[in-house]
Amino acid sequence: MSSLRGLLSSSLSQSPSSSMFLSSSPTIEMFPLCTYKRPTYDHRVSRTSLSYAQRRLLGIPRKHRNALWLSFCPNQELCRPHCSCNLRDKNNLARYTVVRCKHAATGSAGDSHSLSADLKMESEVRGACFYAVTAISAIFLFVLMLVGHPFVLLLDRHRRKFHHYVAKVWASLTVAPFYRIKFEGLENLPPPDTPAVYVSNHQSFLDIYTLLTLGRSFKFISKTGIFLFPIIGWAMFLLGTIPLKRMDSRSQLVYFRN
Ligand SMILES: CCCCCCCCCCCCCCCC(=O)OC[C@@H](O)COP(=O)(O)O
Repeated sequence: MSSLRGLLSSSLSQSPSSSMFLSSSPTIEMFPLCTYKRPTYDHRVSRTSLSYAQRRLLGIPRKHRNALWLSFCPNQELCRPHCSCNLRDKNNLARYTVVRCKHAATGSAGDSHSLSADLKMESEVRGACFYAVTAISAIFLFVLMLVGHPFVLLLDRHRRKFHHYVAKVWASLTVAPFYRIKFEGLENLPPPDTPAVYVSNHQSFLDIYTLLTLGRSFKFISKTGIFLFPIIGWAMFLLGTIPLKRMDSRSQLVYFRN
């Protein structure tokens, strides 16, 4: 899995299903938060020319499988760990992307075939390890959450800082062996107690880990299906995540009231 660089910048959320965090106060500020994990190729690639391994390497989420094309700006210094590229989707929206990718020096237009077999294997192994680490750590930490839950309900029913701390540990443990998160613009965040709405572009599920490492006691808004995931869904319930039935306008009203 490629590295990820978290951006706290003025980019706009592109996806209607972005993760959002809502405060109950009438004075609300909004903070767009973008996370990307896009490695780099210095040539234009069409969707049809991308192998499975390349799509995994590029970190293209399922929802962008209909993207017409991806344009990666030529970068003269591919060996540098930081590269930039633009991602355009079918609506022709350009997205500024910054990545830190150890594969940056390996990609070229000519060797995509030999590259793809190696990368497929590597990305499969890395993916399996990632899920193993995140699942095993979640099991142990969920038990901790469960034990602490009565105290959380008694002492800190709304913010649930203890649960958020456990979730932060979980996210940090999961992420640490696989990629480094670099935050930019943290100084633009309001103080932790200031009511705010955080808007993430939700380019992939990795933004959840990134957001949790912020250490803020926010509430995710999530589609209800995710609550059915074992351990993670239960932990979301303990965290006080707000469920949203996306096609149900009444459910949307309920979460705005909350
Ligand atoms: C015990 C370890 C601690 C575990 C803490 C887990 C915290 C997990 C927080 C999960 C927050 C989930 C937010 C999901 C937001 C959401 O709802 O995204 C929908 C997208 O996917 C798009 O779905 P789709 O359009 O159906 O592909």
